[in-house]
Amino acid sequence: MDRIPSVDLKDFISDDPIRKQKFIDDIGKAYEDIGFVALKGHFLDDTLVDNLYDEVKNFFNLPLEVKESYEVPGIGGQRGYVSFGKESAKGKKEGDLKEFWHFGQYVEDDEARRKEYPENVTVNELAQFNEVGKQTYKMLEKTAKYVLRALALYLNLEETYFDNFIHNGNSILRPIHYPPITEEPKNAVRAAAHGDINLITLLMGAQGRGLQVQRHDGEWIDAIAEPDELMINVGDMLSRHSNNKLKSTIHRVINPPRELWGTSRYSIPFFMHPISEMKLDVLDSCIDEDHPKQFEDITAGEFLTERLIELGLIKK
Ligand SMILES: O=C(O)CCC(=O)C(=O)O
Ligand SMILES: [Fe+2]
Repeated sequence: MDRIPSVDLKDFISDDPIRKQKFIDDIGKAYEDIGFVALKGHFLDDTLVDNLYDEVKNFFNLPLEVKESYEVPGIGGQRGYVSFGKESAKGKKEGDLKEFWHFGQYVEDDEARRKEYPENVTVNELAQFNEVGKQTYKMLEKTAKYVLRALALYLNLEETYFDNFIHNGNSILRPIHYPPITEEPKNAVRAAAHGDINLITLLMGAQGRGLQVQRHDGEWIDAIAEPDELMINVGDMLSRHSNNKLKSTIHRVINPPRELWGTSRYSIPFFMHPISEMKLDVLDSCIDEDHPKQFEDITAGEFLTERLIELGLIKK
């Protein structure tokens, strides 16, 4: 496979069982192989996407001291602003060449769950930023719910298997700014090679060059989406749960060639996380003689904490 396969969520949502099954087979096969698909037919409309990019650019254009006033100590960067160079990929000491913002879950029907999560941070300088972030969060969460329904069927589970685990889940919307590069970065890159932590990631902004995905044979291929597509990949939580039937593929964001150092990159991943109590224990349906259980039992909450320590975002 030398390019990322494309699927259309409208096929899954249609009342036509043949189209629905084709979507399930196509996305399942893509995830068994390269771990990524480009997806059309999602729930984001163009106006929302345009507004979000405008607001995100406005935010990163604010003076550094204003942005830093939205950095919240003690929560591992889970809400608000995380400044340039702070996050490094697992096992790498150089920080990535990026700054980012985190919008978290909007819990409206469960007081205990609301208290479990850090509160979302409100940017006072930008009237629309907070609301546009919330709307995008909801639309990406809805898109992810249908993708997980298709994957549940692919794994021979009930279609709604994931629904209760993702309702009020610990998902995060992360607008990222990779600023212009001003000096030779030595060993640092925009985003060093990594696997995502969560169940699945829905990425806005993969339309230009930069994102690369590593195939099984070690080759890196460009992952470029059409303007109306989201890039959607499997994270480590779903890989563990499925005994690595669905692959969490290593990916990275390379630095642009020197003549393009002056340009920023903006991308906006939505990391779909379940509630912290979800057991990621390998599903029985994914174990047989040829596929012995590969991962220890662990909950989503325990796994997330382990990984945030490895990323340098929380201290032991
Ligand atoms: O910026 C991108 O295109 C990808 C970012 C990414 O892989 C991540 O934040 O996990
Ligand atoms: Fe990633």
